[in-house]
Amino acid sequence: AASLQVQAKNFLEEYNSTAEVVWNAYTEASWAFNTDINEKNRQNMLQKNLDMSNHTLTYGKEARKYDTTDFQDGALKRILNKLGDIERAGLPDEELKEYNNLLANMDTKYSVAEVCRANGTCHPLDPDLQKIMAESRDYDELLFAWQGWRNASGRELRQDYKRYVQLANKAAALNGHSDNGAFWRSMYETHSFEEDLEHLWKELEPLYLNVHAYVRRSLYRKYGGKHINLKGPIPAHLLGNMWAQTWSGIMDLAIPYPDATQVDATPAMIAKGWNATRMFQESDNFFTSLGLLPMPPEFWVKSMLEKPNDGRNVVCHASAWDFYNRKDVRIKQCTVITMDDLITVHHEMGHVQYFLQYKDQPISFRDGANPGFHEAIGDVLALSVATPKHLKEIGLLDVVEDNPESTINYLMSIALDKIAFLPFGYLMDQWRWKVFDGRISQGEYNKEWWNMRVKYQGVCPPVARTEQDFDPGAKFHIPANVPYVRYFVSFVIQFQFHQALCNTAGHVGPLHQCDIYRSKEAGKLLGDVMKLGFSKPWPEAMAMITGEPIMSAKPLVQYFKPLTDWLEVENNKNGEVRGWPEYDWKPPS
Ligand SMILES: C[C@H](NC(=O)O)C(=O)O
Ligand SMILES: [Zn+2]
Repeated sequence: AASLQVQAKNFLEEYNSTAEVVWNAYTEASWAFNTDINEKNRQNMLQKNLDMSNHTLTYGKEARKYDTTDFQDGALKRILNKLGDIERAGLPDEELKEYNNLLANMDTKYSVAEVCRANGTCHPLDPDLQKIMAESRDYDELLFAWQGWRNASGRELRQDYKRYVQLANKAAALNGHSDNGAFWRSMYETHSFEEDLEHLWKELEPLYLNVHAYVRRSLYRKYGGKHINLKGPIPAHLLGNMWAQTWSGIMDLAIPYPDATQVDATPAMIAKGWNATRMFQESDNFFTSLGLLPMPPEFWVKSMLEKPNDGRNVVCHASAWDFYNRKDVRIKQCTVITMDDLITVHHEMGHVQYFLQYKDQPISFRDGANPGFHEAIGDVLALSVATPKHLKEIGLLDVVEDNPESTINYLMSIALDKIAFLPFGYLMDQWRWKVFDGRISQGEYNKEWWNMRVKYQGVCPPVARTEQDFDPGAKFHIPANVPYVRYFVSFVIQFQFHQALCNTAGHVGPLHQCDIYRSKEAGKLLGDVMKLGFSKPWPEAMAMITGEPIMSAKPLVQYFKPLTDWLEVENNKNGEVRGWPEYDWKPPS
């Protein structure tokens, strides 16, 4: 077995060095397409994708020949097992080309979609429609943007999506998975994964129901009994976001104590003339204050931190990019000058920090311990950045009061993002897993989508939906083939990480007041976990940070305790029904 191990080691060294070249070529081509959507860039990306699949197929077949049973070297076994799953490279040539074409077409359709008014003015999602959804308080203007976006994006993708499901399932089956959802879940290496998620959701649902009831009351006060049923689901276009996934856009309608401290840094960012680069420099400064790595020079030269104004079509959805050459890392973001986007900046910078921390791992290990880890890093730091104390320290807030009303205002602003998100983060892949395993058939995509939106989120469509619509397709990750349960996992574990890092940083007092800024101890703990990449099963990485090898909702529940206590009293005072017993109510349209 020793000589076989040596042979395998040599094989993996060759794999690693060739993969770096091939993956870098594909990533550059994909970057070119995403930052300038045109036929030449699309063709080049498709070609480089085929080259990458050929490489994956060649080495994957070779990897499958090794019987790793007697191998002592755990890393060797782990990499050879991972190489054995060749994903789409297992498809016959013609179907692989069709699959890649479908994905490129869906990305293009989503990214160029726009909504035009009768007067000919047309609005893209970023920044126009997102701004309307966050700022407009006009029921019909919100409906124009909400319905228009679904006509322009989701509807156009329904046929492509049906075929994509078939090919994704075929590729998964060729790798031994029952369907593509099973392949996606396999990334968590936890056979109890689905029930673990269900338990977490059941533990968190009461928090959500209290926030939902409270926000429904706020919207009732604004839009009246005609559009809001206090015992029904909330019309999906009134929650300050195109997908009703985070609700901080309507903080002004929901703020508990308008006379206490405001926590929105947006006015100060604008008043001080912050631009996108300044926002990213602020985030870079936070990471280096923890002793973590600064962005390399390439990052500032090659990133796309603003939407180009030269007429190019780009994929605006923010993303972080690893070019697999251990030095070139970038972010693509159509940044706008808002607090919400300052949080997104930290989210994306967290991905890049992870790339930098694990850059010397074998290429097969240059991944998060699980996908939720990768989504959590930046958000953990943002939990510190968003505190009134920190915002004051960086000059984005001039008054900080430490009194009960200000605490409730602050926790409400965080809850409108973090608690509101939970059912959406949960249902996105509950729907897709059922589409992939056939429990949801093609003829009921949209009906089942809204059944789940009502069941988990307590939101309903403001106008009638049919199977001509394809509302899931109006959310980036569906046409972009990006799994989503990673964000639900992230929103739970980021509070575990926050609590652990705050303890390490020596924080005393309520968790929501913790700011780990400048804590080298916290930075070292987080950095050590990121250096592992995917080299160890995620429970080991989790135990390194929190002492326990499991996901737990306890830190999240503890973080929001002052607010949930307040909401319980407030909602009881208003005689609120928790949930939406009149579940099939709809607003008049
Ligand atoms: C939460 C998720 N974040 C991301 O894509 O980076 C989203 O935006 O829907
Ligand atoms: Zn992310």
